[in-house]
This record gives sequence, C-alpha cells and structure tokens, in this order.
Amino acid sequence: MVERNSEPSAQERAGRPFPVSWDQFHRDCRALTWRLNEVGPFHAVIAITRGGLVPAAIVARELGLRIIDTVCVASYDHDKQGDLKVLKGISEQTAKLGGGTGKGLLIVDDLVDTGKTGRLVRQLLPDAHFATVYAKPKGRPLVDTYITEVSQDTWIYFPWDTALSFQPPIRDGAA
Ligand SMILES: O=P(O)(O)OC[C@H]1O[C@H](OP(=O)(O)OP(=O)(O)O)[C@H](O)[C@@H]1O
Ligand code: HPA
Ligand SMILES: [Mg+2]
Repeated sequence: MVERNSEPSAQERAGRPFPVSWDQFHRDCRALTWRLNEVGPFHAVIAITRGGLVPAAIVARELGLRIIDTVCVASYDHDKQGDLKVLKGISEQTAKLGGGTGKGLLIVDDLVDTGKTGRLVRQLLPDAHFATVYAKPKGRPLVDTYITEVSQDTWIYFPWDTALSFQPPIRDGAA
C-alpha cells in the first residue's frame, strides 16, 4: 500500500478538473496574442519556466519576436507548493532592453494561481507586461492580460503533463 501524506495537495484541494488539450491550448495562446498585439510592441519575451515556455514560444512566433529569455523559478513539487526559488534571472542584455525595470518586456506564464510566482517576477521587473493564458481569482490582480478565468477550486491539467487514457462511461460512475 502506498503511504499517503495526510495533508491534501493543491491539486486535491482544487477538486474540479479542467483538462486542456494541445489544440485548445494553442487556440488560447493565439487568443492571448491577439490581445497582446494591441498592447505592444515588446522588445523581448520572458518565459517563466517551465510552464511558461510553451505559451512563450507560441506568443513569440505570433508577435514576430526573436529575443526570448527565461526566469527559472521552482515552487510546486508536482502539486505541492513550497518556497519559491529563483534559479536563474534574465540576462544582462535583456535587462538592458527593459531599461532595468522591465519596460517593454513581455513576461509569459501558463497560469496564475495563488499569485506567488507572479508576485515574485513582478518584483524583479515591475514595469514589464505580465501575461498568462489562464488565471484563478487569487492571482488575477497580478496579471495584465489573460484569456480564461477558472475558479480557485479548479485544477488545470496541461497537455504536457497528461496522456490519453481510458475513461469509464458516465453511467458507471465516471466524473
Ligand atoms: O500563482 P502560483 O500559485 O504561484 O502558481 C502558478 C505557477 O505554478 C506553476 O508552475 P510550477 O511552480 O508548478 O512549475 P513548472 O512551471 O515548472 O511546472 C505554473 O506554471 C505557474 O508558474
Ligand atoms: O491548476 C494548476 N494546474 C497545473 N499546475 C498548477 N500550478 C498551480 N496551479 C496549477
Ligand atoms: Mg510555472
């Protein structure tokens, strides 16, 4: 038998599953770019790793941006949020493009949940534009542009974290 930690994970607490397919994610990233196109131009895209890498690639392609940097942050260990650690900041070259405060830089992440990650990155680059594909209510005030809001008790399952699997028919108790 697998020993379980008594404390429920963020994913278990969230309860409401929201699976996102690659198609849907691509569509949502394109919708996000339509909005960002009205706000820019931007000098560079900064992805918050790792989840921000996928939307950053799509947004950069659509906006014609070729300078892409990362802020590497570690927080959730699978689904439990620990202390935030900045493992790598942006390069000196990107910082210069943003005049030191991030002006004209576009920060991209897949989602904002409690806002802990977004708050940290905003402290590093207060004048940057912060965009996420999805937003939960607690983190939403930190985001400048997002596409879809989901409730705080929703857990978003991204396509790179999931695989197709058999589901029992609804009549037999499927969720
Ligand atoms: O608003 P918050 O409560 O801080 O949560 C949002 C962050 O959590 C996830 O990243 P995670 O730390 O799991 O790392 P990953 O991107 O490497 O999967 C997600 O990609 C966001 O960056
Ligand atoms: O809803 C979520 N889904 C995936 N990763 C996450 N990290 C924080 N919240 C979430
Ligand atoms: Mg992340």
